[in-house]
Amino acid sequence: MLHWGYDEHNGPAHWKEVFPVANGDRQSPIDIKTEETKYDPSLRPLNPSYDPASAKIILNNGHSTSVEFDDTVNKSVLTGGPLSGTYRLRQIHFHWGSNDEAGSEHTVDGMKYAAELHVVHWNAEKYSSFVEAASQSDGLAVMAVFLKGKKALFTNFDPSCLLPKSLDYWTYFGSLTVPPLLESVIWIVLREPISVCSEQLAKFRSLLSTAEDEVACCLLRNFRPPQPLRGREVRRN
Ligand SMILES: CC[C@H](CNC(=O)c1ccc(S(N)(=O)=O)cc1)c1ccc2[nH]ccc2c1
Ligand SMILES: [Zn+2]
Repeated sequence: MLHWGYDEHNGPAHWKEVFPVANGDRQSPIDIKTEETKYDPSLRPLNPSYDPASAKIILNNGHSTSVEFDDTVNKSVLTGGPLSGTYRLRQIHFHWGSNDEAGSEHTVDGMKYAAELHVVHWNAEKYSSFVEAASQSDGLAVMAVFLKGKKALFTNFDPSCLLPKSLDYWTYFGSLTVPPLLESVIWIVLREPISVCSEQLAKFRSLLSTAEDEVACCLLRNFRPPQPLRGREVRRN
């Protein structure tokens, strides 16, 4: 496999050839079987606190489109929820499919959403860099938000925030969903999806997975299918 991607020759089924942890015991994403989730009274409310001034650049890295934030200071952080300590915002990015029927990485009782937003944070209290935190079991915290295809024109969508009304969530210990698939992520999956229209989802598919000097090829999909739970517990607040 030259470089990992989402095509037949370099997609998720091949990743274990270069990243054996792909068959590890805390891989992500997973299918959340709502009947098997366990209420945990010790889980606290999520407390995202983001400063828009910390947004720096938007880019297409060939695997997704992401917005990178200034993570040299504690300006945009996530605390609360299942987390102990303060996790600093690093970047947000999306996963989508080749049509509106699939695209999310996590699934809920087998149901796929059209896309999924990941808000990536790292444990700046305990570790000195994102890359260092990414190799620690409590190093990263990624908040996942489902995007559902909305048939009609979408209304009352509050452009100032990408988060749904309710911050109720499921949480479990998992991994990066793209190579190097490091098993260092505390996943926090919001239960309520946000709505986007089909035209917006189509915009994702027009992004290129190739560099300027290469023959243009669209990044039609970039989601990894659900991975074995391996006995892990999924808790909810
Ligand atoms: C440690 C991996 C990192 C690149 N990858 C990521 O940042 C990343 C983040 C979130 C997710 S997901 N879909 O699970 O939310 C997947 C991958 C990475 C890898 C090598 C690096 N060298 C310098 C910086 C640096 C960063
Ligand atoms: Zn992601």
